[in-house]
Amino acid sequence: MHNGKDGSRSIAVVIVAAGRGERAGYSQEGPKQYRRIGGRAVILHTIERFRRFLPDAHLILVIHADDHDLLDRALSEGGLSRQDVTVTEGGRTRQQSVLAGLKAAAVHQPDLVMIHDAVRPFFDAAMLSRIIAAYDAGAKAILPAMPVTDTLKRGDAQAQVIDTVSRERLYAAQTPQSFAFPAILEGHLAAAAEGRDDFTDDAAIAEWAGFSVSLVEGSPDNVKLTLKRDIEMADARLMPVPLPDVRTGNGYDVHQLEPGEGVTLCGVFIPHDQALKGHSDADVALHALTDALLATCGAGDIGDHFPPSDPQWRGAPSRIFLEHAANIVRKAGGTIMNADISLIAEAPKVGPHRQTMREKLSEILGISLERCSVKATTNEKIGFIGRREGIAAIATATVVYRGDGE
Ligand SMILES: Nc1ccn([C@@H]2O[C@H](COP(=O)(O)OP(=O)(O)OP(=O)(O)O)[C@@H](O)[C@H]2O)c(=O)n1
Ligand SMILES: C[C@](O)(CO)[C@H](O)COP(=O)(O)O
Repeated sequence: MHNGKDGSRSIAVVIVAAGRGERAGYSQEGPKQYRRIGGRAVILHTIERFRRFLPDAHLILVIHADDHDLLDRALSEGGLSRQDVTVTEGGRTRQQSVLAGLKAAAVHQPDLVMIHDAVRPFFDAAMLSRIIAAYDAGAKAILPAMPVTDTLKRGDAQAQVIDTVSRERLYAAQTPQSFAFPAILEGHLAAAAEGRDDFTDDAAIAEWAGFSVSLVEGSPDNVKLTLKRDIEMADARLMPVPLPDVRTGNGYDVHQLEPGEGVTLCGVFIPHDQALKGHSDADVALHALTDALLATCGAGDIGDHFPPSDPQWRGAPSRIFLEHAANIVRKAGGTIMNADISLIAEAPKVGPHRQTMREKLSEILGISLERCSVKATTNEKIGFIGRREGIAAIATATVVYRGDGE
């Protein structure tokens, strides 16, 4: 960002903040420039942005005579004090307040002055760069503005449409409107000397004084907080987005192998010369995943819900354990995002059955196929798995819980 460090220009920023904010309505926090958005006063956001984007610029704050305490509080909340800014009092109209600010800025004899509404806290560095570039290219009066995008109508006093106004080459004026300092000071003084105090922006004074005013692209975010609703929307915009409540659970299970006719893994029966020993159908994979799901809401483990001592689970298909755990998760406000199982077995080969296993998980859990993963590895003939004495499974489940699911 150009800010005069290179000696090519010096910049002063006049921030007008002396209005009463009548259209925004009464608030205990004071006029709208002192209302809090995202936990800080509007004016503090504006000051902080200028300090960040133009660290060498002089900041002149134009405030109402009644607002000194409000300003001091806002500054101190940002770790600032009057040492960091110049403060002067404004007038009855915005135009008068700007003139007061320009007079205060005269001490610094800046080359370029930016005149900004305190209640436009969302301007960006790119827009300031465009303004400075226009000044460097020789413009003496620079107006950031956005092309009008709505269709425009002219109405009469009875709220009846008279006609449609072409929006071609119509722009909505923003701030900071920026000027060669001596020129705009002279323009303002001349307007005041003629008793004019009806200019709603400074570009209008420049036009009146006969300077050509250059348009630069404004920023769609650089809105003026005018109504109560604008302030509420600005506050909502700055509120931190709550972090999603993502939880991960893991589970592990192992079952012994014995001579038999086949094993059930992930709900799929695979013919084999061994069978898994267990109280239920001994599906290690679904047992591990049941534990992983229960872990995401601190609901204990499979043994708490289906004690091996209970004869009703003898030979039971393990999908009922998994369905039960999934229901517990959903009742607690969870949405199952992903289920991942690793099988550790020397035999049988899992590869040919992986897709069917994934489809089974997808059906039992009621989630899409790509959220279900099954992997397998041997134990390289090492240990009890390597000796084909048992099969183990490790599972991971990811669940997102609603904030109110506590
Ligand atoms: N006498 C005034 C009037 C306005 N302003 C400032 O000019 C900016 C834009 O003005 P506007 O949105 O019209 O603010 P208010 O005059 O405060 O609002 P209202 O017209 O609703 O009372 C604001 O930062 C406001 O504080 C000012 O410094 N002195
Ligand atoms: C200067 C200004 O922000 C340009 O859009 C605007 O004119 C000032 O506010 P007001 O509501 O018109 O007083």
